[in-house]
Amino acid sequence: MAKINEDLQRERDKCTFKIAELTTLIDGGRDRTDARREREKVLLSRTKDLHGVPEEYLSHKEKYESAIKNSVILFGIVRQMQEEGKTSVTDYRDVITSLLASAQTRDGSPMGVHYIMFMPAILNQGTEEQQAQWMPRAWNSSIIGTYAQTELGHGTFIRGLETTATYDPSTKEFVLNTPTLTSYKWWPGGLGHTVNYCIVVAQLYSKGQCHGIHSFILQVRDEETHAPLPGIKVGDIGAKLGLNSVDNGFLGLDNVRIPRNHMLMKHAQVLEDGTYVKSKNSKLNYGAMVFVRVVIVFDMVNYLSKASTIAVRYSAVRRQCHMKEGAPETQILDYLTQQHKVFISIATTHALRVTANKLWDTFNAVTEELGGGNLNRLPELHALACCLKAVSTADTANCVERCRLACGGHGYMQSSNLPLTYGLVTAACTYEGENTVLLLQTARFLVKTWQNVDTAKLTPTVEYLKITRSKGFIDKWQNSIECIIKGFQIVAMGKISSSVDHMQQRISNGMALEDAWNMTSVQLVSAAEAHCRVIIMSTFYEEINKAMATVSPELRKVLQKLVELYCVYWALEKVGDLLQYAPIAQSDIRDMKSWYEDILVELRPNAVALVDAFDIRDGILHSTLGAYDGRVYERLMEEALKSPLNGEPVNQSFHKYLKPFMQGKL
Ligand SMILES: CCC/C=C/C(=O)SCCNC(=O)CCNC(=O)[C@H](O)C(C)(C)COP(=O)([O-])OP(=O)([O-])OC[C@H]1O[C@@H](n2cnc3c(N)ncnc32)[C@H](O)[C@@H]1OP(=O)([O-])[O-]
Ligand SMILES: Cc1cc2nc3c(=O)[nH]c(=O)nc-3n(C[C@H](O)[C@H](O)[C@H](O)COP(=O)(O)OP(=O)(O)OC[C@H]3O[C@@H](n4cnc5c(N)ncnc54)[C@H](O)[C@@H]3O)c2cc1C
Repeated sequence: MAKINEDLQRERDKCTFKIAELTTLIDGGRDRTDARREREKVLLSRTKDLHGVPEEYLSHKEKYESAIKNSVILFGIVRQMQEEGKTSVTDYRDVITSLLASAQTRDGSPMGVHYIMFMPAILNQGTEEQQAQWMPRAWNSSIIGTYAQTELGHGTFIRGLETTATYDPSTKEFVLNTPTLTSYKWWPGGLGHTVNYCIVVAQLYSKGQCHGIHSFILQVRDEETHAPLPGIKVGDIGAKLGLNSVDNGFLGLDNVRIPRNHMLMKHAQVLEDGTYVKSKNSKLNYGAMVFVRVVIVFDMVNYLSKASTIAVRYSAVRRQCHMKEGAPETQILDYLTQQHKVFISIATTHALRVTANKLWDTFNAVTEELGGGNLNRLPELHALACCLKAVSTADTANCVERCRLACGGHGYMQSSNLPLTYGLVTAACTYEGENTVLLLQTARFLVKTWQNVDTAKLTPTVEYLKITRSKGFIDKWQNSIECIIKGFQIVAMGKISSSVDHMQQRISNGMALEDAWNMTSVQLVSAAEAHCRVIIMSTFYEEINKAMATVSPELRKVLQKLVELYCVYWALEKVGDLLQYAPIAQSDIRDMKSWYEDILVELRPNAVALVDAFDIRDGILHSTLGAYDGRVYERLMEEALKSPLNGEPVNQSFHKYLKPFMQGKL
């Protein structure tokens, strides 16, 4: 192994806790750490020789072809796990999120949506017979699918989709059509060239009546030749800000016929004679989207742990300027502003990880209840998944960009892996429900909850709204974590109640409900975000407190500091809200700033150890700036030399353009 950079080694030597203990806590147990490492070992050993030219120099087409080559190896591992019977639902989630975040699919995998949506949608919306028919083939990848919902004209407003599926009882088939340009499916991952099947979301017509959107399994390409089937127009939508290894696609359908049992019929059915049998709740058809929103939060944890590893290790190696004249140049990690930029990413990774785990448990519990016909907790799950997806993706995108800026010019290099990471996380702010729209969904739930707060039995995530209203909820502000969490609860309650008041006032003044909602929507989004911050902050605090009982005193101290950092950081970010709604004084804020500065300094000696504990191998991190050995400059030079521009001493454009131009001949 190459020599470790001396500064990095010094950082590791002064660490005050056992890194392995934190890694085990993060993974959820020693056996899970071992299983993850084993998976990564297999993965990296099989894909070692694939990268001839760095991916950034490839064209969109070459990137796609290379990504297919890698994905086949990658998902071969999933197939093998399945054959060996090692695929519990949690394993599945772990494998998918970590594989998709791996270096081998740095800019996304064309097969990602097969695992993340195609199969979950069949599981969620297919009958047992349909699952038995499709899942074995999907699991072993003998068919590959995607989820085709969004159209050129509509993404958010799915009730407005234009694709039609009209039942023909004479042949017992559905006839699929995209009657307009705006009804063409647009965006589905892998649809362009990879998949041979997809789930199409379309307006169902039977006996002359429209029954709203439903999901259908459609074969788009021949299983042998991969040629598009008759009536199907399919292709790639072109280059994007990121995810350029993925063939997001378009799809036009001209009288394409599929058998009746290709409609996913777990919740609603069309009988042979065309009779429509309604679902208990039409929103059950949206179940796959809820699942993916939950998985996205885990995805964000993966990306953010990578970005913070890169930024912290680089900040320990990089020296710039002198803090004191005559002293050696300062490690940039010693600048408090640098700590302010990067430590929040470490704390956010942990906060989102524990919240994602909790959300996952809620998702599984509610899914089980739904299976038994109990739909009571569906609205709460939906509201929770929506706001956590929105806030986790937005915060992660901000943090990744902060990490990139913290790495100065080198952070702008593709080889740092920060630009690609940003491209991936910012996409998540849009896909699977655009963030503003999702926050408005949560707001809808909060408004209803608030309107019944005195009479209804509140579900666990909103119970605080009742308690917060009691007199003396915060008698006197104290700079403690408990008080900050209470402060955020008051802020959320204040914003929800104020939004409802504004809306009601507008309605009393004669405005229509819809207009009043729109006029109040900026406040509503802010209220939903505040509610989400309560959820993340209190979950982080409670779960870490539980974990404290199981860890060493040394680790306990560090975990305590991470929770403090997260809560105090957000208290200062949202200080205006606290001033408006909580009994906080200017002197409290002044003291809080000092508290924040002290936390940064206290975390400083353990910064490198904290990111080491994320345990991300170099082969997966794929960053010149973040590698374990800290050979930043050597790696930057090695990567620079791989630039195709360095392949010849004089580029042909010199003779063709530059020389004639310089000599005044052009
Ligand atoms: C790797 C990347 C892969 C990416 C893939 C993709 O992007 S795939 C593409 C991803 N695309 C998207 O994500 C598209 C985003 N758009 C959407 O999800 C929906 O169109 C919408 C939710 C914005 C509005 O839908 P709408 O106009 O039909 O609804 P409405 O506002 O009239 O509310 C009606 C009621 O339904 C409730 N309810 C709603 N959803 C759910 C749910 N999932 N569960 C449970 N309940 C839900 C709602 O709370 C309300 O309840 P209330 O108050 O009446 O008791
Ligand atoms: C990388 C990527 C991958 C994707 N993969 C898939 C896939 O595999 N399958 C698939 O089906 N789709 C996929 N999508 C599509 C994605 O789900 C949609 O882009 C997303 O749901 C947003 O819809 P839209 O693009 O129509 O945006 P719009 O809804 O047009 O949003 C544009 C703006 O309008 C605002 N807006 C819209 N409606 C409202 C409202 N009611 N109230 C207030 N503001 C509103 C939004 O906040 C936003 O600012 C993908 C998209 C991306 C970027």
